[in-house]
Amino acid sequence: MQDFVSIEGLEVLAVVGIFEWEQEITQPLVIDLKMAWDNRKPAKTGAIEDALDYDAVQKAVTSWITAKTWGLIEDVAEIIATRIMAEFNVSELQVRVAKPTAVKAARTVAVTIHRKREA
Ligand SMILES: Nc1nc2c(c(=O)[nH]1)N=C([C@H](O)[C@@H](O)CO)CN2
Repeated sequence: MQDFVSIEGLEVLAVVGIFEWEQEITQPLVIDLKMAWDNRKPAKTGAIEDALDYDAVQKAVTSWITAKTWGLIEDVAEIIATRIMAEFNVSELQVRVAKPTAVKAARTVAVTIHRKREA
């Protein structure tokens, strides 16, 4: 079984949506990340440099999302996956982006993607 570092329920206020009115407001997005990482080395050394620093990841994700406006949440998920893989040296991850206020009759709506670096 593989090791992971996870972030669950990261809430970020974003300008997001395909309708004009949605570009005038902020709405919450809730992000779940499951990132493959070998946790044996940081467990042995105790060094944050050997760990996938979830605090650094959550800060980066929040800054990427708030830096621009978005249409589909699929685009948000794809950018998060691409940038985490590139900037945090993660080889494989799952990203879920939920938009809980989008559909009144539903508790939440979401997209989930899984990306793996080509060998
Ligand atoms: N698969 C998706 N469907 C829809 C999205 C989306 O981002 N991905 N967005 C909308 C609207 O912006 C909606 O959230 C407004 O209520 C509709 N469908």
